[in-house]
Amino acid sequence: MMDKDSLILPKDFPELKNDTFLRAARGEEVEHIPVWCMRQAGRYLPEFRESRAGKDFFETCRSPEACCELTLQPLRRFPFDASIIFSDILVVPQAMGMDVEMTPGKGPTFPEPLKDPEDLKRLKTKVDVSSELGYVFKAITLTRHRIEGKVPLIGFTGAPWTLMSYMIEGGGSPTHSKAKRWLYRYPEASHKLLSQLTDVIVDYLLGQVKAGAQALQVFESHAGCLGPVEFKEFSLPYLRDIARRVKDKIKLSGLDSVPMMVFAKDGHYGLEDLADSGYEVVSLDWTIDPCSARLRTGGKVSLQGNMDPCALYATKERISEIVKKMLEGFGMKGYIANLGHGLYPDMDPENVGAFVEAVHTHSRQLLKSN
Ligand SMILES: O=C(O)CCc1c2[nH]c(c1CC(=O)O)Cc1[nH]c(c(CC(=O)O)c1CCC(=O)O)Cc1[nH]c(c(CC(=O)O)c1CCC(=O)O)Cc1[nH]c(c(CCC(=O)O)c1CC(=O)O)C2
Repeated sequence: MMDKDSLILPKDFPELKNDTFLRAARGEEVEHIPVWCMRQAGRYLPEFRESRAGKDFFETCRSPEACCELTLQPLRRFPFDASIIFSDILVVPQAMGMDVEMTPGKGPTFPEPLKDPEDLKRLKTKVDVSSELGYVFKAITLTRHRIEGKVPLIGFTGAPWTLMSYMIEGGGSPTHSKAKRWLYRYPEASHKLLSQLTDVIVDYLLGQVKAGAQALQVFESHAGCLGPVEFKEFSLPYLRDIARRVKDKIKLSGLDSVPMMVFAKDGHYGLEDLADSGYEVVSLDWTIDPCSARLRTGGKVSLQGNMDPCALYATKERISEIVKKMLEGFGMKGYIANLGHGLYPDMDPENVGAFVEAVHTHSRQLLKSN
């Protein structure tokens, strides 16, 4: 048994017992297709709802013990092949000096969103991620110890455009028109904000790897409200920059490299570019067909996804059929099974179990018959 102090140091981590997810991310041979779910540590689990009850969301995010417990919960139920640290993409705008509240039933709210370029003055120019986001690093280190090498631990961040749109909209939005107004009206200020976000994100991801994260996912969740031209100007260059700079810094720090994954939700107009953007894995939402995603990415990257989360409302038999088709479409090389977006709070944990089991069972059979 480790003493309490050694649990907070990012060293002497338990040996990894299941590296299937990491091998698939690198396009190597596997015995079964690895599977995890976005938002697997979430409200669909009764134990999550119980742990979170009566507590402020961001206070929970700032407690390494709470984040560790929430991250481990789904692993106690399901044989997932990876875990993702419990946190949120909006901790980055907080670190830059913005207030963000989580309003139950409404979601994230910024009481004072950015209105025009003058407001950029309100943001910190230099962000010391170890003091502002050290709580995430502590949560990662603690979880990496407590997970006991069962599966790898994924760290994550929001991408610059997605975070910019939250900071300007002040919350969720069906059109993102306030944020898009900046792109068309204030392109220079938009680039300034995107660059500032990129700098913080690079340090943040490096800090996560130093703390023990074994893979990283960058969420460009609002790619779908951009068109191909705006995507090429305001999203892609920053996604590329993040991959390149994080990798350079990992090398310079003498750390082991980790696979990086990019998820540009509804951004399939940019799939060819994403496959060429420096990430090992491209994550896909459910609106793209697995075979065409393979063709369009030309074997350059591993693919991850993309079952419609709502397929989990189907019967277990139907889930199994859908999974089998999805596996056949993606093939058995360089593939990580996941949903096309996060789990919803009203989903039945039993069907999540059925999804995981279907991936494991069908992929073992398909690999045997290959
Ligand atoms: O509804 C949304 O997803 C958008 C707003 C929202 C966010 N955090 C949030 C909420 C309220 C809510 O979930 O009800 C608030 C939030 N974040 C999270 C939870 C847990 C849950 O969904 O039940 C919750 C629900 C609130 C609660 O527990 O009280 C945790 C979270 N957010 C996120 C992650 C990473 C992941 O998805 O695996 C994770 C942790 C991993 C895990 O739980 O297993 C990432 C996140 N947060 C957020 C976004 C932007 C999504 C968008 O705008 O399309 C994204 C990226 C994405 O899902 O595409 C913002």
